[in-house]
Amino acid sequence: MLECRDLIFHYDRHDPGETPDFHFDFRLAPGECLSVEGPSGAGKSTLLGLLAGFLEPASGTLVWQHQDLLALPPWERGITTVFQEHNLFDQLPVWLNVGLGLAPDMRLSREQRYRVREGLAEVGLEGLHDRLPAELSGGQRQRVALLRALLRGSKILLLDEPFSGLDETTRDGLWALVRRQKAAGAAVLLVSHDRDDIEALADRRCRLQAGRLLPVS
Ligand SMILES: Nc1ncnc2c1ncn2[C@@H]1O[C@H](COP(=O)(O)OP(=O)(O)OP(=O)(O)O)[C@@H](O)[C@H]1O
Repeated sequence: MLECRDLIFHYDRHDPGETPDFHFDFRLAPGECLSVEGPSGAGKSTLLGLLAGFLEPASGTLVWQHQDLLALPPWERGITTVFQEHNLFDQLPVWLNVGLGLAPDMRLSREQRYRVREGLAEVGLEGLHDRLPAELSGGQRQRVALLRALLRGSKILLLDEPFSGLDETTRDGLWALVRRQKAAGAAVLLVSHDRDDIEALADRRCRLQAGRLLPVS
C-alpha cells in the first residue's frame, strides 16, 4: 500500500500569487490505479514531484509497503515516472533507450534484447529499433519512453498524460501494458483529463482543487 499522509508543501514565493498550500492525503493499493484531474496550475506536477522525490514536503509521511519513502532519494524509491516530456537519451538508438529500463548499465542479455524487441512490436515500433530519438515523431518518442518505464517493472508508476495525441491502436497497446503492470501489483497514479484513458485504467478518480485531492464519483 502507498500511504500518503498529510503531506504538506508550499512553494517559497515572494509575490502574492494564487498558488495554494498543498495538502495531500490518500492511499493507493498495489494493483490499483488512481486518476488525478485538475486544471492547469492545480498542482498535478507538484504532487508527482513530491511522490517521486524531486520536491521536499514540509511535513507528513509517505510510505510504501511499510518503507519510509521520504527517507530515500528519488532513485531509491522504486518509482517510475513518465512525464509529458519524453526524457530520452538523444545519442542512444531506440532499442537502447528502451533497454535502459531493463539494464541501466546497457549490457542487455539475449533474453532482455528479446523483451525489448517484443515490446517495440507491441507498441507498433518494429522496424525503428536503430533510429535515434530525433528521427522519431512526437508520438513515437512517447511510446519509447512509456515502454522503457513499463519494462522497468516498478511497483509504483506515475503517469503524466502519457497517452495524449496517440492514435487508438497505439493507445490500446499501451493501455494493455499498463494493465499488465497493474496485474503484476503496480500501484498507478494517472494524471489525465482524457475520459477514455480514465475509464480504461482508473479504479478510482479524484480531482485536485485548492491544493487538495477530492474524490470524484
Ligand atoms: N517553482 C515554483 N515556484 C513557485 N510556484 C510554482 C513553482 N512551480 C509551480 N508553481 C505554482 O504551483 C502551482 C501548481 O503548479 P503545477 O505545475 O504543479 O500545476 P499543474 O497542475 O501540473 O499544471 P499543468 O497542467 O499546467 O502542468 C501553480 O500555481 C504554479 O504557478
